[in-house]
Amino acid sequence: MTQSSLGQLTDQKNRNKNVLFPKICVSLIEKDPTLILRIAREMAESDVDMVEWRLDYVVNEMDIEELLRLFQKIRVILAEKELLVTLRTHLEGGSVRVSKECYRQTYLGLLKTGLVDWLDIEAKRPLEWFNEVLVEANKQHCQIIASYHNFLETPSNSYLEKLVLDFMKINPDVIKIAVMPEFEEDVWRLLHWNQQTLQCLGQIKIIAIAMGELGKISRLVGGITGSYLTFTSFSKVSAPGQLKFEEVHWLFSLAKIKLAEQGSEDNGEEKNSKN
Ligand SMILES: O=C1C[C@@](O)(C(=O)O)C[C@@H](O)[C@@H]1O
Repeated sequence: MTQSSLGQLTDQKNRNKNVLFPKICVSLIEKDPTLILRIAREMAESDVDMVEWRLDYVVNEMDIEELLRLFQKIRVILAEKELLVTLRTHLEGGSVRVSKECYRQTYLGLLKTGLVDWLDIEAKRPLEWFNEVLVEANKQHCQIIASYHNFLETPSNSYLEKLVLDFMKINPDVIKIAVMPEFEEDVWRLLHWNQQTLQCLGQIKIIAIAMGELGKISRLVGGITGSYLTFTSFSKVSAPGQLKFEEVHWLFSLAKIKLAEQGSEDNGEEKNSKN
């Protein structure tokens, strides 16, 4: 894999950005406001790190004022959680077609509340879709995830590299790549690509997701190759191949305990052998 152009653009000081256990995110993907608030309360009481509110499930069901009121309620309920807001359009696997104006106005309205922690930008869209949004996000200290989805295949590494170079122009905090593997090798290639690319990206983090049945493993072990976040299902899946939040959380917790036990056993042995 060639990392030459990425390497030229950025310094190479980020050797150790691998996280082992990524943050866990769940998505709010209901249409009905009462149900949204009920599930948000359940999420608030759980151990999830981040909640993604998928606006594409509600954007055609209510006007902007109603949406903002609902957002304020969700924010209060999820005060202790990181909140990601995503308007996923049909071009990237979302459930609605939206106009540039709707995309811009919805995001600007939410950002101006000053209460959005993270915003998902479909960065392959023309810049005029989110130019102003980025300025406002910056003003409000909202972090940006530049995202790309491909539900058909896993593009070549050189395609992904070009994409990353392109996305870096908007200076995101995280670059998210969600692709569909056709073969097992696609999954391992994506994870390896994540690890290699991360070292060239300075402060920018990566989320690499292989979707579908074949890709499930990437949602569990992605942290080892540096994927920052894993998306899990809470009430329903928001993408193919998502594993249940409780199961992923349980597995991570168990692995953390086992690794800690192993660590103290190893230290004990080391001390004993020195005596
Ligand atoms: O972009 C992503 C990742 C995702 O597509 C997944 O594969 O888990 C799920 C979406 O809700 C989210 O916006």
